Amino acid sequence: MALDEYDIVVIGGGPAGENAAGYAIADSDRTAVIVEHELVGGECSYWACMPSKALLGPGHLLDNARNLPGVKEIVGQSRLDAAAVLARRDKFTHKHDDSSQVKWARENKIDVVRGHGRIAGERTVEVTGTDGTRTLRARLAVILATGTTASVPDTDGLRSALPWTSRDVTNLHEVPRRVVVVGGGVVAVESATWLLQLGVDELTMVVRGQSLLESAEPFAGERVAEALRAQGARIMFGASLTRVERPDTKDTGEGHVHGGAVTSTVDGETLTADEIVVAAGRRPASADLGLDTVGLEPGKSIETDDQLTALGVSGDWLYAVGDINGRAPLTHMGKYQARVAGDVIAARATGGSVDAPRYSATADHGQVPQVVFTAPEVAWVGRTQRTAETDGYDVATVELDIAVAGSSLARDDYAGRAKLVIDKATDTLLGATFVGPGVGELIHAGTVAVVGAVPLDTLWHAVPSYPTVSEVWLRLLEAHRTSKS
Ligand SMILES: Cc1cc2nc3c(=O)[nH]c(=O)nc-3n(C[C@H](O)[C@H](O)[C@H](O)COP(=O)(O)OP(=O)(O)OC[C@H]3O[C@@H](n4cnc5c(N)ncnc54)[C@H](O)[C@@H]3O)c2cc1C
Ligand SMILES: NC(=O)c1ccc[n+]([C@@H]2O[C@H](COP(=O)([O-])OP(=O)(O)OC[C@H]3O[C@@H](n4cnc5c(N)ncnc54)[C@H](O)[C@@H]3O)[C@@H](O)[C@H]2O)c1
Repeated sequence: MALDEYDIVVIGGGPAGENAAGYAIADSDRTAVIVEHELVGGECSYWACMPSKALLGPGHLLDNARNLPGVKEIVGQSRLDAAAVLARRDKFTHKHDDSSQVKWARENKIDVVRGHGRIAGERTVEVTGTDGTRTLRARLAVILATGTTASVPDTDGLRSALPWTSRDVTNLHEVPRRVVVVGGGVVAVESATWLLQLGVDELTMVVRGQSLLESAEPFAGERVAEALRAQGARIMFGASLTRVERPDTKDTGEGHVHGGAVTSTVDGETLTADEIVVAAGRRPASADLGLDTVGLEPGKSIETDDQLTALGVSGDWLYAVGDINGRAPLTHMGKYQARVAGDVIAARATGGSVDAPRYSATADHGQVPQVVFTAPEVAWVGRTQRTAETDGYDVATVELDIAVAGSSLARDDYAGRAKLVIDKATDTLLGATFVGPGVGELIHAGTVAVVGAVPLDTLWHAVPSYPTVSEVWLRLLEAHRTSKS
């Protein structure tokens, strides 16, 4: 019979919850359970990172091939085989069958309980499943890892038109001919990219702000906008969606077109499309989590300290990892926090000290890397010039086009740009941004330099191999030397 008492109870079986459970019981006889109300693997595996990157990969390869003599003659103007791309995406999402992830959990001595979890007071979790309600007690810790859900603005007619959210656009089963995308953030630009690659004829982006990817360096959003336009997108900046109408709405299921044509009123103009995709940010999955039973506010992100312990709750028993804490809503950062939280719980369980670097999620502060898999890709780590200046740093910057032997060999039309943000006081990197084909693979060097606070004089001796795109690092350091002399 299943235990009702565990050392660790995790609510939410996404990447953060899985890793926190694994680290908290590693090399011990501690017990852990994951409570999951949908699929073990979470948003990332079935409706976010995995399907989106599976959809984008073939388009990137075709884009490279179209610009490489010797290959481009073979490829010509052929388009992607959309059915094959969708079939490969389904392989990555296992058609929403989580048995391999459940197997992983059980092999790692983590129990899985299906149902909706809610805190019911200190160290207590109530699970409502198909077979009733069950109470779990946590001897050591409860870890909240419930993530976020897509936020759909309360615009007149929008919700009743059953717009596509990130869940539909990552799990599309048919390619609509005309699409309106609402938003200018990461989900909006990535999904616009694969929709165009898969053959959408008319795509209009309705962007509230004045640029795409507002949290990146401005040139990143500019280059992505330029590329999307070159693929046929229309981008409306400073635009507001005020009304949506869809007389023939049908709940045809996830990833299918939800009925007849949809008309959107944007600044007085009417746009007609076959589907509308809302990519307007996320809200924390904490509204129905029993937070009020421990004095926290439902519906909000759960604030934590750097040990991932929830603030405002007495005793070291409640932790929050991943998107739910709002610290750095990315899979790799959620997994990092999970490793830290798991190590902290393990150390506290054995009376050990948590006064060492591994017990503190310091990278969440100004050292976060992110890759946006558009064409061109955008990759950055740490602070942009704007956030560094807002944080009070006196900065120097260097910025240049990526034009090295490696980039010209990569493809004939290679176009990219790079920027470093440097703390003048210490001559170390605060941030680095790259835009260009494949630059996602360049960013880890920047992450190491930022996290290690490597002085640029030392970085000079980190010699990039010839002929790689990484040689742009040398060009950036040369430009910095010149600007200093
Ligand atoms: C379209 C898209 C693409 C993305 N691409 C990337 C990318 O390329 N790289 C990247 O780093 N990040 C990406 N992200 C962000 C990434 O998906 C999240 O950062 C990541 O999923 C967060 O992991 P998590 O474990 O915190 O939460 P989730 O993955 O959201 O998992 C939370 C889990 O908790 C469960 N749950 C929630 N409430 C309860 C409850 N009360 N009881 C039981 N179970 C519950 C949910 O069912 C879910 O399984 C993308 C996001 C989107 C929307
Ligand atoms: N490659 C990656 O790492 C990747 C890919 C996709 C998503 N993600 C992460 O997932 C999260 C969600 O991404 P997202 O793009 O949904 O959010 P986001 O916060 O990046 O962008 C939201 C966009 O919606 C707009 N918006 C917000 N409210 C609006 C409203 N009421 N009306 C019109 N526009 C509105 C914002 O101005 C912004 O342009 C982010 O944390 C993102 O980093 C990461």
